[in-house]
Amino acid sequence: MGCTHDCSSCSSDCKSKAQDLHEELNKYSSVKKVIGVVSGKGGVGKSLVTSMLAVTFNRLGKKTAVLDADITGPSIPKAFGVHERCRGNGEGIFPVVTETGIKMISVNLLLEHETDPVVWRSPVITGTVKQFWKDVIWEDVDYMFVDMPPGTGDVPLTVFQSLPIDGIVIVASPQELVSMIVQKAVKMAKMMNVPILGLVENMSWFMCPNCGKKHSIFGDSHIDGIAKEYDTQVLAKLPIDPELAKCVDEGKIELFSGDYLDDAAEIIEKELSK
Ligand SMILES: Nc1ncnc2c1ncn2[C@@H]1O[C@H](COP(=O)(O)OP(=O)(O)OP(=O)(O)O)[C@@H](O)[C@H]1O
Repeated sequence: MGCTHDCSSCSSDCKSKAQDLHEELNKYSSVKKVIGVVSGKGGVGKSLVTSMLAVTFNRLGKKTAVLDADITGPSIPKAFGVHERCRGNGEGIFPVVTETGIKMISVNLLLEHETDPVVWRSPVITGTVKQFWKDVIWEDVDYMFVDMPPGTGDVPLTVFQSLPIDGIVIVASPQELVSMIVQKAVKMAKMMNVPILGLVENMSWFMCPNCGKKHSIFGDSHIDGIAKEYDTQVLAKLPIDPELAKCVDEGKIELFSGDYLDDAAEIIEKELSK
């Protein structure tokens, strides 16, 4: 009899034979937890949140790494002020290590000139992301953060299928939260059976240095309602902070003293230890 797609009354074991597309790690690597940082569209602060999460976990004493899967728009090395090139040998590629000990790989650490554009077809881009996972020597990593390309296209799909993602953090701006873009990211994660650790609203508010009041520059926040609707939680509401922008833009994210993601880190750790 042909397949009815109703597995409840079928004795065939084809489900267990479903193809596992996960890529193997390099034999010298050990990565305990992998967290994807995603956004529905570009420019909402996904890379900034990835970098801050890595810095926060590193400060907590965890061995931390960042895999920059945003191949055509890599921003991670710049946020950390890293401009050197990766080296490798016959066994694999060595990640660059930042001043505070965070391991990192990004296409910008492989290009001859970091301003060179990556004008590659999709299969080459997805192949590069897979190589970042399996050909890099990720020795002794507790938490790896993957800065995903924005949207729900080919590369995020490859990351979800090829890397053993333990959970994702969705970053959105207040405008995105009303325009359904973030809901698409949430639904994609659910389709791929990837646990959603929570939502981060970026550029949520601004503290006026003159009057000391908090202003919702982009309108009232809808993140609590959306988190409830999709049965997830709010990890943080980040302000627009010129000091933070300065640290990122000058490559000094590791020197930023703000603790905006400390509570989020605690929640993520708890979620991943369940
Ligand atoms: N909360 C914030 N306060 C001040 N500046 C911010 C904040 N969030 C992001 N920015 C600034 O906005 C710019 C874009 O941020 P970022 O590169 O993290 O976005 P992105 O979502 O990763 O974009 P893309 O996916 O297109 O690479 C950066 O210059 C960053 O410094």
